Amino acid sequence: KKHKFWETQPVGQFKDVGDTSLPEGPIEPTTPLSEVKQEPYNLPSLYEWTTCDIDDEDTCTEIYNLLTNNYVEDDENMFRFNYSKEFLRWALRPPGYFKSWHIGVRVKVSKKLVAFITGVPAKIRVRDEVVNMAEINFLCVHKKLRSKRLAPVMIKEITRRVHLENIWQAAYTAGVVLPTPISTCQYWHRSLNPKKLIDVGFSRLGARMTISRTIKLYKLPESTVTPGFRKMELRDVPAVTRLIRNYLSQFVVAPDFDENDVEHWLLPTENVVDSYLVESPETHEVTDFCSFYTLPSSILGNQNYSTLKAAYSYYNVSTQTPLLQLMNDALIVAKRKDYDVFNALDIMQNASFLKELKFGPGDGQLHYYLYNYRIRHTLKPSELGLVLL
Ligand SMILES: COc1cccc(CC(=N)NC(=O)c2cccnc2OC2CCNCC2)c1
Repeated sequence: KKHKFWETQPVGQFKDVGDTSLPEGPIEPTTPLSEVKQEPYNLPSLYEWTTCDIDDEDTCTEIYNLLTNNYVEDDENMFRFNYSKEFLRWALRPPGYFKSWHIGVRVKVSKKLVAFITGVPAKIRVRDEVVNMAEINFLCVHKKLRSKRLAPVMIKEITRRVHLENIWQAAYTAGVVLPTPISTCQYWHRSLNPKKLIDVGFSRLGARMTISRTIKLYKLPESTVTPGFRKMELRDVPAVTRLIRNYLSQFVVAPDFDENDVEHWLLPTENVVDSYLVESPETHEVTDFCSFYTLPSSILGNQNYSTLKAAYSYYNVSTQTPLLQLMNDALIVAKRKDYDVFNALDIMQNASFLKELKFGPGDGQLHYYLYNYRIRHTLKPSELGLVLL
């Protein structure tokens, strides 16, 4: 039976879609902390739970190696996400994070790390309600342990540990359809290094196109065009917080960032997240913002290249500079920093620039989910203001 596990969980069920009598909001009431299961769920006897200390170099390396060899691949199994160690330390240690939400599974005898799942706390606004949630990510089971039903018990265990911190909702994404997406987004790619992308099979040469014609098609200027366009600095945190809070207020689901969140998530970190802003040369006001995160992919089985250097559109705000021009400057910066491709979802106002900036549609979809929170109607991607890593 499909979704045997998810039909037991407080998530929107397919049978309930369209039933407008069901109220928007939590599906199950919160439980008194005394009633939350105090002890961990049982794993199959060969395995044991471990709480991963991401600050410990060796543990971080074990997590990096597990994900590098066993995490998400594209539909044609040509690429696999290759999150860096510094990216993982950034992604898993936001303000207020819990080490207990960095959960591993080890083989009892060998102590080999064979599975992983994480949560980080986030304040997410759904319409007018700001809800304390866990953002769940990096669910990974070693290729050799698939179909042992480890994922359901890992999901129940992280749910239990999230409940122990008095948090009752969660947000997550997946490339597969589960009960029930709050929104389904398309991903788009903008070639920056078309020759490499064609060589590794990420892109195909267009009909009646030559390589040199394709290189010319995607060519970008050496320097950005917007006056006052510069890297974000620590001193910009208050202004960027005001700018992004105001911008995100237009979406149905979006993070409720405060200055600490902005400092963690949006201040540039080498090889992890890049962020730029436009400071008006006249008024010195911060009027626009753009950012992308760095998520390389391993290239599986290519003689000439082993890694695809990819930038992923993160949060972008335009109030004075046209979004089209702002994002073109982001492409220019990414090309100058030797990225091969710039990826984006059709969420927020991204659809307004994708085609014009020569993004092509990807061959897959990304589904967004909320745990224990019902949304009355499936959201359009343009109503989503949340980017998960
Ligand atoms: C190019 O290498 C890949 C390696 C693994 C999977 C995919 C396809 C894919 N599944 N892409 C996305 O999910 C995606 C495409 C555009 C923007 N963000 C994305 O996913 C983000 C957000 C969810 N967690 C993974 C990273 C591509």
